[in-house]
Amino acid sequence: MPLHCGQFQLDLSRPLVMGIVNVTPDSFSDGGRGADAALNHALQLLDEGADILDVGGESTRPGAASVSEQEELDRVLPVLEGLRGAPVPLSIDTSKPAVMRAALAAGASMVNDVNAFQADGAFEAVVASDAALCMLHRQGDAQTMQQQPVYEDVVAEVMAFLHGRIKVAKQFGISPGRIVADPGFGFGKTLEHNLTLLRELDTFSCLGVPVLAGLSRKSMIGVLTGRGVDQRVFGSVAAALLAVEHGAQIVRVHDVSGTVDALKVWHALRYQ
Ligand SMILES: Nc1nc2ncc(COP(=O)(O)OP(=O)(O)O)nc2c(=O)[nH]1
Repeated sequence: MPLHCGQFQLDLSRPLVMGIVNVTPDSFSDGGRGADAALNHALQLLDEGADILDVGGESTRPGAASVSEQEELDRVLPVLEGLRGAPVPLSIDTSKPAVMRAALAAGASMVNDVNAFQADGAFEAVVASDAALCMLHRQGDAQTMQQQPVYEDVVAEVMAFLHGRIKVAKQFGISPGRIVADPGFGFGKTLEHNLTLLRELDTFSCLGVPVLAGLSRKSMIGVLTGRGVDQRVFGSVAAALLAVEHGAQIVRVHDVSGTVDALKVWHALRYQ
């Protein structure tokens, strides 16, 4: 079943690459860009083969300072306007309903919410659109999530949360064909939790919606490789490949070109 994403029907017969476009001064990786630089970066990711562009104006990394609605709008809207008419869907990475609405009006056709549309008015902000929704599991919030993540059974608990959010989305009349689920690597998880989720990612297919995995340049890659955040391309490409091998249909990455190449090899091996 394709992913309905505004005027786009995304073919999921091959894994899709979501390119990260951070318009933030403080993202854990590749932040520090203003709108012009972010727009140029987005165009570069398009050239590298991104299937979706995910524009974010607020860092979601552990301990990140929150950003006002207006500040977030001031960051993302110029980039979305500059990308209007792009040949791929534009996604807005936000948890604020007002930013969702404004981004959809500015041409976004996907809303990526690390808070899984739990804010008051979040589902209402997207229901009337035909945008896709990505719902992520997070334990705690940016300030608390990495202090001491604890689960009885991380897969079962993440699965139950996502199942519950999908159920609520459907109650709002949002069709499953618009929904993407994301276990939230690094969002209130230890390294062991992340590895368990990656090993058992296939089980999330029971949710009946595409799975998105965001592992790119995250601290788990740093711990496993001993590399600093700007030296994690190879580890991140390996992680994206493993996520796809374990059932992810979309991978959210900083390094589009390397990921696209790796997935071309994977796809040929699997299907040619
Ligand atoms: N669906 C989804 N969205 C996400 N948004 C932000 C980040 C954090 O990564 P990044 O955007 O590079 O960092 P920052 O939030 O500091 O800008 N990770 C995910 C993720 O894993 N899945």
